[in-house]
Amino acid sequence: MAERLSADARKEALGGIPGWTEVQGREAIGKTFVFRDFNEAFGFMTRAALVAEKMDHHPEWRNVYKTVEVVLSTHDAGGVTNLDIELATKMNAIAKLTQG
Ligand SMILES: C[C@H](O)[C@H](O)[C@H]1CNC2=NC(N)=NC(=O)C2=N1
Repeated sequence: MAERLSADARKEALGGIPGWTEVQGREAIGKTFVFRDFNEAFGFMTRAALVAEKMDHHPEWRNVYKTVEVVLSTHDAGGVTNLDIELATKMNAIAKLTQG
C-alpha cells in the first residue's frame, strides 16, 4: 500500500503541482478547476474518471456548471500519498488538454 506522506513531504510535493493546496481540517489536497462551460468541465471529469479507474484511485469531487472542486486523499492510508500526487499531476495535464 502507498505510504502516507509527512507534512513536509506533502508541502514539497505540492510545490510541483500548480493550484493544489492543503485542505483545512483533514489530511487531503484540493484544487478548484474552472472551465469555460459545462461541456469542458464534464469532458475533464470524463477523462479524469478513466485515469482514476485505471489507477484504482478515486477522487472526491463536486461539479457545479463549469466548476469542478476536487479533493484527493488515500482513504486506506488515512492521508495523502504519492497516489494523490500522481492523480493531481495527471488532472492538471488533462485540464490543460481540455481547455485547449
Ligand atoms: C479496494 C480498492 O482498491 C480500494 O478501496 C481503493 C479504491 N480507490 C481509492 N481511492 C482513494 N482515493 N483512496 C483509497 O484508499 C482507495 N482505495
